[in-house]
Amino acid sequence: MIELNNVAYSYGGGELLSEIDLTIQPGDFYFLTGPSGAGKTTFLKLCYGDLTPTAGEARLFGQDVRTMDRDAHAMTRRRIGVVHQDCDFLDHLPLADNVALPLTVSDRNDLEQVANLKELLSWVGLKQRAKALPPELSGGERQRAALARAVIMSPDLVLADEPTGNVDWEMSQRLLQLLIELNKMGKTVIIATHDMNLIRAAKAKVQARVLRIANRHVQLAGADL
Ligand SMILES: Nc1ncnc2c1ncn2[C@@H]1O[C@H](COP(=O)(O)OP(=O)(O)OP(=O)(O)O)[C@@H](O)[C@H]1O
Repeated sequence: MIELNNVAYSYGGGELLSEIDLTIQPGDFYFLTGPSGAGKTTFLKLCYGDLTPTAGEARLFGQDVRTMDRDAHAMTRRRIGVVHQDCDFLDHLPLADNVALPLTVSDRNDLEQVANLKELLSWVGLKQRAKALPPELSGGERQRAALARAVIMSPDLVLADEPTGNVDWEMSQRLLQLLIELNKMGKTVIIATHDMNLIRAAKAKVQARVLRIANRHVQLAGADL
């Protein structure tokens, strides 16, 4: 699903990430951790083809990111749902329309998809908030809406960048449960987080592996978390 072979990334200064060798298989559940500024968001961007490695090879769904044309990029991106760290929404659009934006953009606003939208809003517990505008939402509601928007196109891979930032423990458990349910439905999940308690809680429920970024390298952490 994702293959990184000796990948490095630099924004122009020295290398931020170096010598990454990693294969993510369908159905895997990973956490990605490391200090602030270590490169977690950058790593996720390499995983969804938003960034091209400055050295080495990244293959997404079998295709080399360097040689993908625009159509291949678009097809690949459709298979990946991203929950961005800042949960940006269009403030003038109701929550349901914000969640449905990926459908609107890809011209898939048919009846079946509208039914899926309702189901999805119930799944994240936001059915009653469908008409609310983004500025009226709580932090937890925003995070759940961002997750719903990321999965509305039914992606194979879900990448979540600090999906439980700015929410209390109870809400972070609820979000975690949604991500675990997605994984049980067969989706591959990668979650970037600082929250070691969240990782411990997940490990009791799902077979999760932990990647740690340290000194520019991405390494699989041991079981001693
Ligand atoms: N577009 C960019 N241009 C230049 N430098 C960047 C760019 N994006 C990120 N960086 C730098 O790369 C480093 C890693 O950033 P990144 O956001 O990947 O880290 P992170 O581990 O996700 O951090 P955090 O936990 O604080 O979100 C930081 O020093 C950041 O300032």
